[in-house]
Amino acid sequence: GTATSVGESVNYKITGIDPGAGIMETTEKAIEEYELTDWDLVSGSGAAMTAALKKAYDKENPIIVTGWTPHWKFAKYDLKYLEDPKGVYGGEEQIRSIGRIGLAEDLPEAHQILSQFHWTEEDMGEVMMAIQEGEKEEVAAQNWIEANEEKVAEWTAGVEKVDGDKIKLAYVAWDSEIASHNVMKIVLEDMGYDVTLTQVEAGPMWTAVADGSADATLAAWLPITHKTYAEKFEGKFEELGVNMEGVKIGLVVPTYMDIDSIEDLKE
Ligand SMILES: C[SH](C)CC(=O)O
Repeated sequence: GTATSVGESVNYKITGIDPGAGIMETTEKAIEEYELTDWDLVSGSGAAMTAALKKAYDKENPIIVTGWTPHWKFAKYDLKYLEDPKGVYGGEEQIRSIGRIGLAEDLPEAHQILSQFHWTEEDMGEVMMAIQEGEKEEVAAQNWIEANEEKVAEWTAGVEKVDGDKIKLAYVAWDSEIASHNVMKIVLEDMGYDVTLTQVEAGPMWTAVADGSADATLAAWLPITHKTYAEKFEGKFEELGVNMEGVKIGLVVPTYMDIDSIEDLKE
């Protein structure tokens, strides 16, 4: 019989994540720019994407997912990014912390801690991996904090403890952001804050910071992935700082698939 094309082998489907994620908008753009007619981007969630990846990988079946770095999937599976010759996904970018207007006046100590928050792919990876291997999110975060006191001390340097001030951080259930927000929750609690983490979709996360119903988030992927949100809410949030460099998004496949570029998805 004829060799099945890559498209046929995955029913012309790219396995995506939550619909509001920037990577979903970028992938729709990629489908257009690479003229991947017949292809569909299937939305779901970060957890559903990693479950589908595991199911396919364990059977060495083909699969194409919307992926990002840092993520534990690269430690667990042999994966590769498809080359993106048209540069639709952009190059390296950053994860930044953003706060609502007024945060510096209302919660100056938290404003300073969130502005000083910075860690590496390795740091985040330790927390993500522990959670992936079954550790409770807050326990994985607590263990990392205890093993990295000097790094945490950089975040709280020069900051006085508070006495029960309330602070709400909004985030999306991406494994990377689950890790960062669980760590920051404990750091702020150790500094005397009464912390609420609210897990929402990407759109509502940006909206919450812009309308002040959330005080901050550590999950702004900029300047590329969340560009649409940053433009929509320009002037309604304050950039607090870069909390991680060298991150990226793209289409990711197991290395056992003999395609190397998004171009290869066209018949
Ligand atoms: C999925 S990446 C962590 C961020 C995004 O695509 O919005």
